[in-house]
Amino acid sequence: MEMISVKNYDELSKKACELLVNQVKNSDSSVLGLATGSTPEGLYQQLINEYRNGHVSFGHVTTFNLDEYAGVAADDPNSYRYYMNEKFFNHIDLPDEQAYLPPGDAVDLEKECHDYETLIADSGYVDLQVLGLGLNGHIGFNEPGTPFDSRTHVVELDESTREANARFFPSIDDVPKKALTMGIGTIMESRQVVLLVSGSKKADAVKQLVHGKVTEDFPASILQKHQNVTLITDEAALSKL
Ligand SMILES: O=P(O)(O)OC[C@H]1O[C@](O)(CO)[C@@H](O)[C@@H]1O
Repeated sequence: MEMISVKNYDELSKKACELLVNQVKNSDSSVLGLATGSTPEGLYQQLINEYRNGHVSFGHVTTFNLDEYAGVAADDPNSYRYYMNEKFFNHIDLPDEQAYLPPGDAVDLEKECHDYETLIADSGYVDLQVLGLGLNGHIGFNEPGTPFDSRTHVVELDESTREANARFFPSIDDVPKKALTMGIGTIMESRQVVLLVSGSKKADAVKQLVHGKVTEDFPASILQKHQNVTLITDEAALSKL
């Protein structure tokens, strides 16, 4: 695992932006894996700036998001589709039909999970996957205990994850109990992973990620076995290392 340590969140976002722009510029058909949550917001803003300055185009990019809440429609402000539109897609030249998220409001969620895997495979798999890190080590919505060989599937969210994400909802009761997420096996197939971790709240998780044993009890630990992971952290996230 390559580790890049930067001073603060702003530098973290710029460094991540550099890696994504490199990927997009050096290939005429990149497949990007994208994440939601607070951490990548700065990265998306940096990428929008690069696009506006004419430094990069997303016309030939395909994107696959990691996850989506179950039972939440695309136009619901709490959906991850809405988040992606607002924070990134609406501001760049990525064609709508090249931006995929698992459809959270579909009738047959299991079928959608299966189809999502097929779509990723048909696109040639993910070149660069952006990841955030949950406090309990989750990646995507793969909670502790998820098998390392899991594929895109429907998950029951941990209470701790629902509490961590309640800040985006009117109350904890409004946070969905289920979600669709790429599996850990799916994530591990991406050719490059860029893992972004910021802030002192994540310091214990970073310590476990880097020095802990590889166990399904801490899903992100499997990244120790991936051939091409870049962990970008700010000083606060490294404070317990
Ligand atoms: O970046 P944040 O908001 O700390 O979230 C970390 C992780 O938790 C999730 O938001 C899911 O709870 C992921 O999408 C994200 O990568």
